[in-house]
Amino acid sequence: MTNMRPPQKSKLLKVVILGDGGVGKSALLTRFVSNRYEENNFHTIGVEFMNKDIVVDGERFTLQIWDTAGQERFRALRTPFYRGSDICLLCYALDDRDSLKGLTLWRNEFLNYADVDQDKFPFIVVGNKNDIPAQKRQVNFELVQQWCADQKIACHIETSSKAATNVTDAFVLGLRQWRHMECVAEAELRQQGDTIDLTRPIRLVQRRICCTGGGEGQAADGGDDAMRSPGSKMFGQKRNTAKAPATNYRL
Ligand SMILES: Nc1nc2c(ncn2[C@@H]2O[C@H](COP(=O)(O)OP(=O)(O)OP(=O)(O)O)[C@@H](O)[C@H]2O)c(=O)[nH]1
Repeated sequence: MTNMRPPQKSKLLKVVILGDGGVGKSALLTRFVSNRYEENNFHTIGVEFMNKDIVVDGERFTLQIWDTAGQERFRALRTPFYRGSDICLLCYALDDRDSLKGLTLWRNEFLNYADVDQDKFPFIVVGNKNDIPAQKRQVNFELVQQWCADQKIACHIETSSKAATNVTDAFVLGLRQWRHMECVAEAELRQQGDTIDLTRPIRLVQRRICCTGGGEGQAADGGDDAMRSPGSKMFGQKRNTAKAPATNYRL
């Protein structure tokens, strides 16, 4: 006999990384999971995923992170994997103006295939390659802030997979935003006097079958749409200096 508490269960969440080809999605994932960086990556074909365990605010999570192909020709290969996602990282590169323009399309593609409520889903906007020299920068931080505000996206962060800047923070931001939305949803349910009917598991089981690769993440945390809620509160914080790693969110 022992008085030790059983170890806390880890919550499984599915994270999808989207963005134009070459913005550094694979580099971001490799840096986060293995703390490695490769200068010459091959284009991703379809999707790849890796798991990463992380403790945030005392809570254990296993992130199942899906790296998708940014090239248009792989569209049909990647879209079936959006369902069942808990968090979505929308990536652009700071030296590629067009990759920022592409974010609207990426967001729409995700919303179409993931079948989630746009105001109740944690999107994180990630500007990668912030190690580049100032003269190569094509995307202004404030411009992205405005785009995020227009889309009601609360979180924006600049990262560098090469220099290992803010990479873990981007995922932590996603987790915190997910948690925030869960809390708001729970509060809303309590206010409405809703109760969870434990005699009706059938709908959840049906959803799990629909999910491709990673539906468990939703099942494990009771990821019913009804459990999500608007996260429209903006965390507007401007960068202090031009050089500082940027985020609009205090970690
Ligand atoms: N300077 C800089 N270059 C980066 C960074 N991250 C990635 N790169 C470069 O960008 C190239 C493309 O990165 P990938 O991670 O393959 O891009 P991707 O978005 O996964 O591309 P697809 O697989 O085609 O969708 C890499 O080969 C690196 O040379 C970064 O943080 N800084």
